[in-house]
Amino acid sequence: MDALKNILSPLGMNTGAIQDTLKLVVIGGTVETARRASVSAWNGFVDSFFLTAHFSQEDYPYDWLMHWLAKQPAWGRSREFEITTRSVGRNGMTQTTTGDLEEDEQEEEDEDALMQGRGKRKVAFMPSLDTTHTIYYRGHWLRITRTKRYPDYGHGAALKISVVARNNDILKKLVLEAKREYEKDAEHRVHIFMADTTYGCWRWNGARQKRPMSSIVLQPGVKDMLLADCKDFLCSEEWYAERGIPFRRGYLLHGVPGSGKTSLIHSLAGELGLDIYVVSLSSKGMSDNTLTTLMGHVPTRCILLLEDLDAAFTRSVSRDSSSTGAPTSTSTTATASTTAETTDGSTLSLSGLLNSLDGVAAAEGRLLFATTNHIERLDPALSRPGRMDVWVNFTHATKWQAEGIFKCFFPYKPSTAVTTQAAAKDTSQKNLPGVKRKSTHAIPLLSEDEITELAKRFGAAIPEDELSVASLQGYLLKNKTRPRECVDEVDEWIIQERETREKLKKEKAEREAKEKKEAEEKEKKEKEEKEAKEKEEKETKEKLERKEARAKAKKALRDAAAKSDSSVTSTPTTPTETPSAETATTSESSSSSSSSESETTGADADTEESVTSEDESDKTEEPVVVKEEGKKEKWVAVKGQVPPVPTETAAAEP
Ligand SMILES: Nc1ncnc2c1ncn2[C@@H]1O[C@H](COP(=O)(O)OP(=O)(O)OP(=O)(O)O)[C@@H](O)[C@H]1O
Repeated sequence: MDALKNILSPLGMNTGAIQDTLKLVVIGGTVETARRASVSAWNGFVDSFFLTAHFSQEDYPYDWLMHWLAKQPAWGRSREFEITTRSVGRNGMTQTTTGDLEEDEQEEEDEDALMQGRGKRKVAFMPSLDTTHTIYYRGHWLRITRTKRYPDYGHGAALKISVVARNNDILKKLVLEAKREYEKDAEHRVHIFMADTTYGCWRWNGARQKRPMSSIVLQPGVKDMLLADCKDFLCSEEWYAERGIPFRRGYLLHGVPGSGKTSLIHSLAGELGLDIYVVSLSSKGMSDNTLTTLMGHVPTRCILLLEDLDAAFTRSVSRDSSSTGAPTSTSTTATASTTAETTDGSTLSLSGLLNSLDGVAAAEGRLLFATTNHIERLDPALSRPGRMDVWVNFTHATKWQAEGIFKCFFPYKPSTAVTTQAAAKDTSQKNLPGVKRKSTHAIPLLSEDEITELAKRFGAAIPEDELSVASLQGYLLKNKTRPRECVDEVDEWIIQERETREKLKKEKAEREAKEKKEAEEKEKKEKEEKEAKEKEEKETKEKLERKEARAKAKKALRDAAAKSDSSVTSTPTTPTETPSAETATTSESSSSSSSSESETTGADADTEESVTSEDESDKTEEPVVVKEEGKKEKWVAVKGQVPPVPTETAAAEP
């Protein structure tokens, strides 16, 4: 220190202040070094003693754990969080954490919000990304970090859970517990996955509330038959394996639009506890390879849904542009090898579809459901047993269905005895959640007898197999608070429906006729334009040919003239004789040439074009003609009809 003082004193500096600064630097450096050392020691300790598990958002365990974590108080008490109203899991619900905003104070506001058309949004607190939380679980401290997986793309999250333990039992227990809780909560929902043709993978599309089977009104026995068949299939894996039959089952639901095909599949998925994987064969970029990849990644127990099968075939596997997709007399193999490339780059062949459904790479244990409005358009190879084992036809509403749907629609006051009986009978609803339903409409609660009576009247008024169930549902929805008036006014509505249908039909016919006419006119115009173009081309061609012929004739004449000229020069004639003879010959040939020209070309010969070309040909052929000065002069004299000067010159030359 004294040495430092000695150094600084001659400079006249305050040694006290410098000393203090140095002390601070030394202390700060020591603290920072210590901090870094401790962090790296901690990381080393974590790496050597902690067990770490990683969970990616693309996979189910991530959802199970997020769902489990959402219920942990420590997770909810996070000091750094984001507030979200988005659904964060495949269970389709915003996961409520223990630190969420209480909804109670909003109860009254919610009513208003609903009246104004705003949906009720739940607000959740989510621990923010890249922060670590410590949670105590079964005698262990878990260190949990949520990170972004693809920060550059702004999506995809991952979870990292570390724990000090001798083996990974604790992590297994945690995952299993999270799975159990998740499945318990997701029991009332059906998960939907959509095919992503760009990446050839499945994307979770949301979870829908299960639809009770009782809400689907079909002809007696249809629902039960389907449900029993599906259940039987799902528990017959060994039976199939013993007989060497591929463990797959296909259902073809065909019929008119709005008859409940999709609704039934949704309902069955809920009843069987399966997820739905939807493929739209006509989607952009769909190809044989993509479809095979997708089919290979379908889980063993699920419903695979191919919607509007006929539409896909009309577009992608059509044999020609005007094809309806209906099977033709051509053999299946011939058809199957056909591949059509559509404008949006979709290349899908029938053989590609068949292979993906039951080829070696196809998944087993799935229930395949296909829907179509035009069964007659399907290729027999696609709908044969083995691919489509069960066919169900959906028709327009019958009187029985109309009665059933009316009963489904309007609530009634059940007698106690009947309630118990009905509850025992309707097993399809036993798994439904006890949803807290708030009555926002003034729906009159009629007695069961009255509703039955009204339903009978409603059913009797509905014409058999004329209106779709969807249209009946639309009418009932419009009158959901007026069951009595709904029945009273049904006849009027049917008349209106028929009128509307007639009007639409007429409009459609008119539109089609107009389109047809326009197409015909367009075709005619195109034909005329094509003919005119062809005529023009023909004329141009002829003109060119004539021109060529003319040029040839001229050349021939000149050649002949040159020949005769050379023969003339080789003969011992006097110079005065030669030019005059030559002049005579050339003049003769020139005049004969021009006369023949005017004969052949007629009016064309006088056109500027022909003149120009004549000049050009003259120019180009000039060197051939005039090999000697004397001859050139002779030629010019003939061509320009210039009298005797050149001849004289030529004569004077020798
Ligand atoms: N049989 C039915 N029972 C109950 N509701 C039905 C029935 N048929 C249709 N609906 C109702 O009509 C609407 C349309 O039904 P859905 O989409 O299932 O028909 P779809 O046959 O699949 O029609 P599309 O062939 O046009 O796809 C749904 O809201 C559904 O509730």
